[in-house]
Amino acid sequence: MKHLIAPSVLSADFAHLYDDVKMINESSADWFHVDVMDGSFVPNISFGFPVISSLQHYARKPLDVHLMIVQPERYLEEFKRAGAKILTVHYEACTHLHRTVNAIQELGMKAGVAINPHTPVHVLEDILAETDLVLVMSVNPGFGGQKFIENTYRKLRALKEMRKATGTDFLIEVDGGVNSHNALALLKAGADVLVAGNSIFSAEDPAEEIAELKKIRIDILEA
Ligand SMILES: O=C(CO)[C@@H](O)[C@H](O)COP(=O)(O)O
Repeated sequence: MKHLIAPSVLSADFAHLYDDVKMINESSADWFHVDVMDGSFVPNISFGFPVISSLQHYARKPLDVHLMIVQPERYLEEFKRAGAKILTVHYEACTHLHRTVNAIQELGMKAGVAINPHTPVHVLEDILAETDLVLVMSVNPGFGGQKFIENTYRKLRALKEMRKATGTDFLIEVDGGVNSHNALALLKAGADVLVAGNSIFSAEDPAEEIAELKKIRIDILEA
């Protein structure tokens, strides 16, 4: 499978959001990555339903919504209405993760489970068969532009092994500090989806940066 690129809207210019949405639409990106933060699960507040609903009207690619909020099960229907196609909740934020994953899928969305840098991948063992995507945080969630945590490579490799051993087919997404320098190694370690915020939006030509990330050839890597 060709890997996917999901620019993180958190790093966009909110005063000119439509321009950045248009840029992503016209680029070789695959998804819009949309970070929702509540100031409780993470020490930052981003945006909520009105912004995501507006995005849904202009984005021509799926909205990959990453919830960094406590008790995300309270808002699943609202995120569905706001346009989420993939809805990812944190392992650390859900008391009944299995129920929440099933509820997301029953609403017709793909369900993702995210883990923080300190959370080992083995805790996901009994949810892997149910989930469509695992998001590995490679920075502590809450802010764009942070330094990539190197231990992430080990986690990606372990997840890829677990997927093979269990015959499951979830996507592996990596999020935080991703750029054109580490993308190749991340894909090699097991990532299927690269989320990138700062490296794309601080580039002189963001669409070109997306193209750089997209054109990496996995088939050559695996040969
Ligand atoms: O979820 C988050 C941050 O909590 C990420 O999606 C960041 O927005 C990624 O930004 P960069 O690290 O690529 O700047």
